[in-house]
Amino acid sequence: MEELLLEIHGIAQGGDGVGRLDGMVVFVTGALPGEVVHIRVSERRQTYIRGTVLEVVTPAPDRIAPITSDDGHAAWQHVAYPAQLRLKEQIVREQLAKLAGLETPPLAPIIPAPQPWGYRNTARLHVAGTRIGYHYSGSRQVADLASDPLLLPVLNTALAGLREVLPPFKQAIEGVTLRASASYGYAIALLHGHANTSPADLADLGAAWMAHTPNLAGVAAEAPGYVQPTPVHLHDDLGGVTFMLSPESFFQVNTPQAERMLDLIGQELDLQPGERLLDAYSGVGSFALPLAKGLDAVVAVEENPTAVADGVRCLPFNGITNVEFVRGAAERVLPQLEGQFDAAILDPPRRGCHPAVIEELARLAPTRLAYISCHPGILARDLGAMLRIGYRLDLVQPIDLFPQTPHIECVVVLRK
Ligand SMILES: C[S@@+](CC[C@H](N)C(=O)[O-])C[C@H]1O[C@@H](n2cnc3c(N)ncnc32)[C@H](O)[C@@H]1O
Repeated sequence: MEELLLEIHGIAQGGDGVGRLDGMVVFVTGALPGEVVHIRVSERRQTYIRGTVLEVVTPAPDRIAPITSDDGHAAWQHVAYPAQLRLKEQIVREQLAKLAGLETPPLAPIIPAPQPWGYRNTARLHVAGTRIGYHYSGSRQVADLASDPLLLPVLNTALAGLREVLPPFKQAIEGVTLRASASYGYAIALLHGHANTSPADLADLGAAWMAHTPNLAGVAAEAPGYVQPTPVHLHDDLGGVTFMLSPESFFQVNTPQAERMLDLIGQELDLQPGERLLDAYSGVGSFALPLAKGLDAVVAVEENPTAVADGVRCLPFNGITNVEFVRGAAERVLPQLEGQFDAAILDPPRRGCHPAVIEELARLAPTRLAYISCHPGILARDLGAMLRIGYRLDLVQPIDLFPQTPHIECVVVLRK
């Protein structure tokens, strides 16, 4: 394997350090700007090289000692928190300049997380025999993880409980999803069985785990032939609304920061009594439901049937009567929507908005748009399209939802 000594001068979208060798860009996982590193080359292409750090020869002043597994799930744990924030702002600024031609965007300083550790309310862990943890990055091997300091403490209690009861059932599951309620302090779980796991084993493992672990309120399972005897749900609050979530529905992983994001969206959209709001890619309605008060109507468009069912279920017990969920892909549903909207929220998955969704905005005519993005490069692409149909970019607000990782969330506000 080829090895190199390299000076790192930049940071790439995705969190790798960037250096240069004979005019070629070199992306180095685990390296920071200002460092000299000894690397192993893992991939060599015509235009770029990729590598990983073997030794940090000259460390950056922002480098600190990692505290959890090096499997990659906390890929920036070696970066002091203030420097993580600085690097995230830098990535957003560079991506907007490079991909959307925006040299002086209205970029606000990133909103830091109040808890840089112990914030995650959900985790999807893999199980291999008695090993429980995340996959090593770029591999299918499970990194055994006794506890994860990124998670809310109640999830680490649940994880410890699973370790205790798993041995007799170690062939039964390939993974587990853990979810915690930040508001009510309890957890639920979803066991992912193998194709040939007997339903009885899944039921027995769930029962043993719950008997062993305080604050584990329910264990669901999925495997061919398994029928869930009683539905398992998790209550959590956001923006004054109580949600009742199925284990597989999307919900923002950092509840306190989601609350701030929601406040920001509400403030920027400045919704007035009697207006109509469109929430595309709505999930369970994390934004649509808290913002619905006083509006004429809210239309929430979401593809995932479980998320829609969760959203619809919690309308009556929150006394909400003006939100309609429409199930389906946004690119197919939006062309069928009638009437116009005063404001719209777009919170697509990582791949961004389908071009048809942006085209439809011209007809649906919302005067204020909040676009929530978890990928600055894709954000830059979609922004270009929105500027072309007549919107003006008023705010790019990064908000740190994922401390200790290079993931970057931004709320972008556009107006006609
Ligand atoms: C980033 S999540 C945002 C969910 C929600 N806004 C929230 O904050 O909880 C993206 C959501 O888009 C949904 N989704 C993915 N592709 C979609 C599509 N083509 N049309 C509609 N919804 C889609 C996913 O199921 C997921 O719930």
